[in-house]
Amino acid sequence: MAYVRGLKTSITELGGVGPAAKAGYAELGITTYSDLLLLSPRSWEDRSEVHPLGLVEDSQMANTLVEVLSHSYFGMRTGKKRTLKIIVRDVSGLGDGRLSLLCFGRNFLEKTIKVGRIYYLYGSVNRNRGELQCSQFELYPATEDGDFPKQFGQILPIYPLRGSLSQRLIRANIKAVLATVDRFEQELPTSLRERYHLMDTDQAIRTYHFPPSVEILHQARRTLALTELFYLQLVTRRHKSLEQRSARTGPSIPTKLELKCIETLPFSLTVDQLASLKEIRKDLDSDVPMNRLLQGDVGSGKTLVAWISALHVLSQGAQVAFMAPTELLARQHAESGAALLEKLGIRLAFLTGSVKNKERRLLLEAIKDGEVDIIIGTHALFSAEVVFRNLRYVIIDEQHRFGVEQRLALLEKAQVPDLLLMTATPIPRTLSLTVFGNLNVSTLKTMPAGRKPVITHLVNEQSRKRMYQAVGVEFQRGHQAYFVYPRIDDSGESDLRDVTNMYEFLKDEYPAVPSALIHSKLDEEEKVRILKEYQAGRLSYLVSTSVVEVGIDIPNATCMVIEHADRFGLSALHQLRGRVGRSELQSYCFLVFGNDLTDEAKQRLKVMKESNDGFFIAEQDLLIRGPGEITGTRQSGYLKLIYASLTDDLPLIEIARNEADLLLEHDPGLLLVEHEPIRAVLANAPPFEEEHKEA
Ligand SMILES: Nc1ncnc2c1ncn2[C@@H]1O[C@H](COP(=O)(O)OP(=O)(O)OP(=O)(O)O)[C@@H](O)[C@H]1O
Repeated sequence: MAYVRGLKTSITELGGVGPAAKAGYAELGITTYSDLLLLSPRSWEDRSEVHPLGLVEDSQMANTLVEVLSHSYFGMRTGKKRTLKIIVRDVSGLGDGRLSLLCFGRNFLEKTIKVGRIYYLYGSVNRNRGELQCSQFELYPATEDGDFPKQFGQILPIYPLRGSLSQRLIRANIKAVLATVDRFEQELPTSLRERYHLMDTDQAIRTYHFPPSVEILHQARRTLALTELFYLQLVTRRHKSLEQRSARTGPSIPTKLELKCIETLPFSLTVDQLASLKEIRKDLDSDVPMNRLLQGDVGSGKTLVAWISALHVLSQGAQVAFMAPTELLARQHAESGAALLEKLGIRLAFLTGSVKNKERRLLLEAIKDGEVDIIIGTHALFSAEVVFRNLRYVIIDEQHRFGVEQRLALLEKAQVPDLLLMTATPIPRTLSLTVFGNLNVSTLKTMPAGRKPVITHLVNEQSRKRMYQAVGVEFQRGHQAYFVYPRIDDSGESDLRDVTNMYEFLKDEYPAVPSALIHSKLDEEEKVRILKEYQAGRLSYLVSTSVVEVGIDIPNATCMVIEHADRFGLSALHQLRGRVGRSELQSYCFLVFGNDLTDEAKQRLKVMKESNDGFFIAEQDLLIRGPGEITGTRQSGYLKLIYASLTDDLPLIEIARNEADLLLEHDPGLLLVEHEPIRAVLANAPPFEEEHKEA
């Protein structure tokens, strides 16, 4: 008996796996037998049954028995370029359709494919001017006893390939691995299997790779997907249920500092800001470390919530670390934090890579001696040289931009840190149920009072002039704008507009209107200087790449112009648009696009025009692009779903969640005898490890 994930033998033990194949497998992340078993086919080729040609529709795969009728040549008459055409006839017994096999570059087949013989044919068929044709095909001679050749009569898995790997080798290797195991351990409780008509683990893993029928393949995938989701839920819910039981109950009261800070604000907090603060406060007061996600649309006031919440622990003499994904943002946070908190006597420090030498040394000493209350910075906060005196609370802005490992490095600096993750990319429901299953979530849905939804215009070349005029009117009103382009300069490869040229162009369009150019190649100090000028209102517009995408908060900016908007993803567009509409002023977003739009780009622009709701946009993004891109999980390795799909499997996710809840309700510690197999899976080869082991 073995666990699917428990086979640690190296793949180099398998026949045919030399250095080249090993390298190919390594690119797929495969080094052990288990890794190989967990390689999911991209698709399957159904060669299980022979179909008559008459039933094969245009652009479908044909899997049929044919007799070769004749050879001929077509194409240019002069030169050697003529191409062999083999005419075949269906002999599957159910029709006599004819088909032309076009042998591009394979004229040698004239010798091997004999007229009058019977072959099994597998290939993709097209209809061209009434003639059925096939140019990509495989032919195998029918055996005399009428048996299928070995490539037929089955459903074949098609794996992703890298380097020298071939389908043949991968299939053989997986078969060999399966043959080393008599039986795989059962991973799902019997009751659950029976309730949802699932297979046992052994059968599921074997038939998933080599299914005898499409129905069985479907059942195997469902079984493995539910297993995967069930364990993911179990691991994440388990934390939660243990936490909940020991969490302190009763209201938590805001401290004097918090109240004082709220009093100084020139506006009132939104209902959601107040509710989130209450939730965070309660977590901070409990004995269990906080693990909370604060999600809210762009400009909904998350940062302010984070600052006020920091005051809750400061009054207990602890330190707070506030991390941002870029130096620019860290600096902006440091400034907004200082403006809000220094007057309350809070000591803030700003630490990034660009703080050097003596200044850095002094700062590090102050942090170590507890002379600083809140430290704001980028990933420089993780480095080993930073020693905190009493780090109690960690706030991470735009958490998905940090890798899991980086996050853990910081968490290690505090013994039991409270953690608040902020995200402006709202997490769709499927993701919040899975990836973030162990996080408590606070959501800011209400926008600060008086905010008007940004009006979005789609702009083509004909309406460009009018757009410039509209932005000009905003300048006259004393408002500011961003012009965003996808490229820094014109390197001659394409006809995309770029910031460098457009900066010059816009100077002519708006003579005497002060502006600046900003992009990632400028050094950090220069960027900061420009942003300060803009913030102070001395510049009317910035010509920028998407460096302004996240977090920049300039309430007086009312126009966002995005050129080649079709090139940006939905969440990037939403983030960029979120840089305006941050005050009571009416704001505008202009999405400029060219002529050749793909269907997907059209769909994205339509979503942007019709909606200002980040939650809706994130859902749409998930549908259009798939989940990894959105959460950054593809890069961070946070979530590796093999069988389940976050776009299609919501019903399975819900089953898994309910089942895991039910189980943990009865038996939070998984101590009952009947849950022993689950404990064993978790101990021996967990599909999802506890989060702290994940890095
Ligand atoms: N309740 C409120 N009423 C009015 N203005 C507010 C309120 N809360 C925050 N603001 C202001 O709105 C702007 C956006 O707030 P904040 O930067 O906290 O939002 P955010 O959610 O972090 O934004 P983003 O995700 O886009 O960076 C700031 O200028 C802030 O001072």
